[in-house]
Amino acid sequence: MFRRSDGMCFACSPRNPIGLHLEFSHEGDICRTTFTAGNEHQGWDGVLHGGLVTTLLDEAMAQWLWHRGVAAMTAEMLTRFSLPVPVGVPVTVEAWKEGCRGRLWELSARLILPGGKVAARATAKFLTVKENG
Ligand SMILES: CCCCCCCCCCCCCC(=O)SCCNC(=O)CCNC(=O)[C@H](O)C(C)(C)COP(=O)(O)OP(=O)(O)OC[C@H]1O[C@@H](n2cnc3c(N)ncnc32)[C@H](O)[C@@H]1OP(=O)(O)O
Repeated sequence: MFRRSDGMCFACSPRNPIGLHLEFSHEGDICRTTFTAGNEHQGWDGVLHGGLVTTLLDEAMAQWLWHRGVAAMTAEMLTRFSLPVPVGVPVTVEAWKEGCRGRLWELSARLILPGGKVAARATAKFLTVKENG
């Protein structure tokens, strides 16, 4: 059920023709990616669709776990959209761990605009479904 071997993740696979093709780096406790939205990612004119803002935040948190050998699914997520995210500008997404109890992981993430303002924040709970190693 949780097989990922076809490598077609909408957020991170380089092979998904309609995917976001995100690449992640890890520095200390932070998982980070950058993304520049195109016109095809809009909701309101010129503004990144909120569902895709949530996707960016969700994926960064999932990748924080994946990088540490944990295959976990998002069980709950709360997103605060503070500012519109314009298309055509590179934004940074960062995720980090808040805590862990057994299979339950709590993480946070934020999306940062050029110039440093935080446009969106999320907190989420993930449940380990299997080890990825
Ligand atoms: C190719 C290379 C790729 C690389 C990378 C990939 C990275 C990955 C990218 C992925 C993409 C990005 C990520 C995505 O988009 S993941 C996709 C979106 N998420 C889903 O589809 C998840 C759907 N849900 C489920 O499948 C199940 O509900 C899961 C698996 C989550 C749990 O079902 P399971 O049957 O396993 O567990 P359980 O229900 O017995 O619960 C167990 C315990 O946990 C407690 N509990 C449950 N929920 C919550 C909660 N919200 N807060 C607090 N507690 C909670 C629960 O009370 C119980 O506690 P207790 O009674 O034992 O005390």
